[in-house]
Amino acid sequence: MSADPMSPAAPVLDARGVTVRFGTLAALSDVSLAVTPGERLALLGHNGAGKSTLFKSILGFVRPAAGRITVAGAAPGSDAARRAVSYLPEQVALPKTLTGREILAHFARLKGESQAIAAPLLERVGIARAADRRVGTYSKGMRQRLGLAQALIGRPRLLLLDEPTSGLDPVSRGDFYALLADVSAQGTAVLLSSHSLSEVETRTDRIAILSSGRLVVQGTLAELSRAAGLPISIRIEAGAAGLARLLDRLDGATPEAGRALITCRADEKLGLIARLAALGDLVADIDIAPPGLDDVYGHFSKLGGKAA
Ligand SMILES: Nc1ncnc2c1ncn2[C@@H]1O[C@H](COP(=O)(O)OP(=O)(O)OP(=O)(O)O)[C@@H](O)[C@H]1O
Repeated sequence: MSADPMSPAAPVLDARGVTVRFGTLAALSDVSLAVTPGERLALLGHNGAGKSTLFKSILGFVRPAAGRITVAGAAPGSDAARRAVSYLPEQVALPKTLTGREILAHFARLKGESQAIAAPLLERVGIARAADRRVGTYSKGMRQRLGLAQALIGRPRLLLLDEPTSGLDPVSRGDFYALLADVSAQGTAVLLSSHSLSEVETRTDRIAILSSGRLVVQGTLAELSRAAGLPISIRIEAGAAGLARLLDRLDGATPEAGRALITCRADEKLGLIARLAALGDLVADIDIAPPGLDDVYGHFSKLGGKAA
């Protein structure tokens, strides 16, 4: 029996076995993923992996050849699904001659909301001081904030963000994700596509990797790291006795930029740390680096390429 779509734990977005074809090309093949209320899922994949096609299917612009998608329990494109979902495209096209306040008031009207929501929304996205300036004078970051404010009108249950931070500077990116954390904390489910792996690493709850239309893997970074079985790197600074003596006593270690480098599996880490502690003064300091998302992404996109 399927879950009650109005229950808080039920996924807001539920895609099962979705296949989309353009002629002979399978842009998506048997893709299944779900996003629950308050969850942020990052969709990663090379150019042409199928990210936009998945968004278009969720919005009801493209009809899958196989599989099923529901948005808040409703079919994509239906009135109920449209009310539940908001989409922020990569390039936000906003009329340049209108002010931020006028644009939000216009979209509020279209969505049947009070125009008075413009002021608090502009405040929320941090551009209240530019509310009465023409959008043509906004920076890219300000336009993106206004785009997000527009997407937040009507308190969507699902927010689809296509490359929301492309072209933003690091500070604006940080601000954008802080805002997103706030939005998801209030229960909105977020699906965002990105090419910037390091950026989503700590700012989303789960990661899904698409490669050539297939969903290669999904999970938390820790789950993905474990599944990839990539090694942990430990870099060791030698004590007063020197690096040569340390390397002598440490099987499997190699010199790297004045330190000893040793790699191990996650389940070997504690044993290795105990071995290092037993070396006493030979060790001055250690630095433990788990695999990052870049390593994990590289690993799984290679796998996807082979599977495709
Ligand atoms: N309307 C269409 N007609 C034919 N092929 C299409 C159409 N839309 C997308 N495709 C193809 O489907 C595949 C997936 O494209 P999609 O735009 O979903 O990728 P993407 O992951 O969003 O890429 P990017 O990161 O470059 O935006 C590509 O091979 C693309 O050429």
